[in-house]
Amino acid sequence: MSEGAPIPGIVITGASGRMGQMLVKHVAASPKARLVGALVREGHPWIGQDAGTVTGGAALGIAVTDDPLEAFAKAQAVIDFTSPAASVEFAALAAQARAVHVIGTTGFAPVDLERIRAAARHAVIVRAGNMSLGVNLLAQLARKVAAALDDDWDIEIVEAHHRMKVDAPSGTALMLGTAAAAGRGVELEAHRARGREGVTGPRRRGDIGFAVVRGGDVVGEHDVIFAADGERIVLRHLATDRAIFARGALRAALWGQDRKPGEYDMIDVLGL
Ligand SMILES: NC(=O)C1=CN([C@@H]2O[C@H](COP(=O)(O)OP(=O)(O)OC[C@H]3O[C@@H](n4cnc5c(N)ncnc54)[C@H](O)[C@@H]3O)[C@@H](O)[C@H]2O)C=CC1
Ligand SMILES: O=C(O)C1=N[C@H](C(=O)O)C[C@H](O)C1
Repeated sequence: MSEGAPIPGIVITGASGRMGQMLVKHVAASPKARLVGALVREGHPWIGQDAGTVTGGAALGIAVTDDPLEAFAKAQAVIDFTSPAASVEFAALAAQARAVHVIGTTGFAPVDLERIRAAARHAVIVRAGNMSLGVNLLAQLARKVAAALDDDWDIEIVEAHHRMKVDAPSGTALMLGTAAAAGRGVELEAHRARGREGVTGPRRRGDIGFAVVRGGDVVGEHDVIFAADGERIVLRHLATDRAIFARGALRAALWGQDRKPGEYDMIDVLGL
């Protein structure tokens, strides 16, 4: 954002969710942004109540709404951690409102990603499976390590999340797999090993494997393992506080203000 520019108004979608509540507090506390809307699902009991008090803080003078059109009309940015179906719908609406759309949602099908790409022809979209500085740095490291090693080094990605997470592997795991594949100069989809069970036979050379753990309140843990004969490299990120994602998302919303329409990611935002 250029100096002297007006402070952007931000709408948080999915305001009642784990990330939504964190984002309402984070944006309301920031001197660099104004919270102008908090959106929940149709029929949610929070509709009409103050966004600050329902998320456990002081009143903010913003009534929670279930009307995205009304909310987005006031916004310069929409920060969205919801579900794939909701985010696809919001991408079109945010583009109509010419608001920067920051998408943290994960679990998209290829057809969803095409619709998001179409919306990005008209507005700025920043989408990343993980908005934290640490994970984006890890992705760059994974790419570099993969580029330095040959297929004698098997790549495996192990992720762990809380028991409520609905998609697997995590968006972050896929991001790390994509980065490692890029380092090797291959497409992830051609080399992706999707979970193993039963008599699977030996590991296919060059595959990138994924393993998933779900339980308790784990915020998010990711290992990128490079395993060869006689040695192993393990690159690890441990998230212990969802504030890291909220911080990254707000940074993306501010960064997006001066950009040309297009789809960007956190590597662009962070300049990594
Ligand atoms: N990119 C990143 O850095 C991160 C991404 N995530 C992703 O963000 C998403 C949300 O995660 P959580 O907050 O843990 O989930 P959650 O289930 O706690 O929250 C999602 C919220 O979205 C709301 N929602 C769904 N459809 C809606 C609609 N049409 N209109 C308004 N609200 C709607 C739900 O009611 C719920 O309150 C997941 O896909 C998760 O993987 C989570 C953390 C970090
Ligand atoms: O659902 C979550 O909680 C998280 N989702 C993102 C993912 O799918 O990678 C990011 C983070 O790990 C938390």
